[in-house]
Amino acid sequence: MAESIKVLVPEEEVDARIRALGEQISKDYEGKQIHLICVLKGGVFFMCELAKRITVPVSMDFMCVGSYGDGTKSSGVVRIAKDLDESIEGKDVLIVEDIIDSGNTLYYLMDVLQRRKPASLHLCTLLDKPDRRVKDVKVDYTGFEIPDEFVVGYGLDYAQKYRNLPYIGVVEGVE
Ligand SMILES: O=P(O)(O)OC[C@H]1O[C@H](OP(=O)(O)OP(=O)(O)O)[C@H](O)[C@@H]1O
Ligand code: HPA
Ligand SMILES: [Mg+2]
Repeated sequence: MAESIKVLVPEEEVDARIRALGEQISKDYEGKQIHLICVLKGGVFFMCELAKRITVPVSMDFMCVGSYGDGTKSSGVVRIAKDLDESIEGKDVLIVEDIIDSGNTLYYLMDVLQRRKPASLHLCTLLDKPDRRVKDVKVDYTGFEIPDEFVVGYGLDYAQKYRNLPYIGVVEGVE
């Protein structure tokens, strides 16, 4: 079967949900500055859209981690390809991720970042796929809970393709 994409969450729904998350986060962090940490590469589209909807002051940093390579299964080994530029000590940190799937990436990352003594550390994910979880991760803000299917778009890739789709889709015709 040839590779094709089926729409799971249309563009308008993704955009509306991100606006709502931005409002909620702005309320929760009233009077504070949020230090957003984008988990590259997948988190970048969500981070940009979410940041535009947050009304309290924000600063941003970027970390690049990966464990999937070109496949649809986590290797289980999380590799830091680029670390943060700045210290997070004493900052109110909000991690911005595209998806929590097995939980391997965020379980590892939360542990690494917690050791750097932030004032607070919370997690915001666009997508949560709870059926595939092998590591327990506490998620503070979720865009959508999705079924156990390999999704692409809005930053998510299959073999580095499809990140630029403005909606969430399911890849069909792959192992
Ligand atoms: O919960 P998990 O099973 O760990 O999966 C989630 C992680 O996997 C993907 O990253 P990937 O390794 O594909 O890197 P990428 O963002 O550069 O595509 C995704 O962007 C998350 O960071
Ligand atoms: O469903 C997914 N799609 C793309 N990348 C991913 N990384 C973890 N799960 C996924
Ligand atoms: Mg990927």
